[in-house]
Amino acid sequence: MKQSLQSWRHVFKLDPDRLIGDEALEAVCMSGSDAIMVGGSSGLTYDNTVELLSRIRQFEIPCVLEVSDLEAVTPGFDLYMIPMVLNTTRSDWLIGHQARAVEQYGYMIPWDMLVPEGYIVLNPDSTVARITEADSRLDASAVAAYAQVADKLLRMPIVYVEYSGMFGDMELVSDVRRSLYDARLFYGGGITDAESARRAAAVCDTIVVGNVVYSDLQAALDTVRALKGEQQEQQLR
Ligand SMILES: CC(C)=CCC/C(C)=C/CC/C(C)=C/CC/C(C)=C/CC/C(C)=C/CC/C(C)=C/CC/C(C)=C/COP(=O)(O)OP(=O)(O)O
Ligand SMILES: O=P(O)(O)OC[C@@H](O)CO
Ligand SMILES: [Mg+2]
Repeated sequence: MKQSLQSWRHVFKLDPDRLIGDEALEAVCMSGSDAIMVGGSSGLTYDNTVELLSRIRQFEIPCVLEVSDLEAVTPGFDLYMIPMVLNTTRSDWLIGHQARAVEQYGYMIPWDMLVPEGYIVLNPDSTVARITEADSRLDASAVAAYAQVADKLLRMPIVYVEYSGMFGDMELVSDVRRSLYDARLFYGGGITDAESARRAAAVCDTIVVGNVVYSDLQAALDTVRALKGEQQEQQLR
């Protein structure tokens, strides 16, 4: 499964703390998206995570957990994505919570199933920026420097530019991508329709689509179609 994430272009992020009906969930899981990431910055519990996982498991789409709270760690996911916030001002969110989790789980950790994500949090008004006390007012060269530290020094497989709740600066994202060698660039934040999906997909490797699933399902599904259209065009060339 770890290899397969190298080909993901589109991911839906579903929040166990938010309601989604059966029909909507089926549409999301059958949309042609490459994976479902289960996660959120607050309100995750064992019960709501297990419930969402078991509903998603009716479908064949890969399903990974983005671990933001130890309470939500449940067996049965394909992978466990571990956020490490690079631009936090509190080392707890970079490495402290992770170290305590390792201490707690000890020998039970299936290391092959863990994937670190070097998060760069850039929307100062987002819940995640507030929780992690991220230094979000960075220019493109500072963001690219964080990204390179993750890629070249820490050897992280994923750099995640996170604008959760707003559409970010695509020029900056493009600069970040050019600065990377091996890491895959995930972009998330404010993708709300086909056009914003295309714009973000043009400058990163994987787009992550979250909130719009809950506010406008058809627009969320359009974000997949926008990318699949692009892939078909590439195959025809
Ligand atoms: C047997 C078995 C299955 C064992 C499991 C082993 C395992 C996985 C052990 C855990 C190992 C480990 C190292 C865990 C890390 C624990 C932890 C708590 C780390 C901290 C992670 C972190 C930095 C969290 C901060 C918040 C964050 C970056 C969240 C990511 C998700 C995110 C940004 C969501 C956006 O939130 P949303 O609610 O959508 O926000 P909006 O309001 O803006 O929409
Ligand atoms: O909810 P949105 O703004 O789509 O952001 C997606 C994801 O990056 C959140 O962690
Ligand atoms: Mg959200």
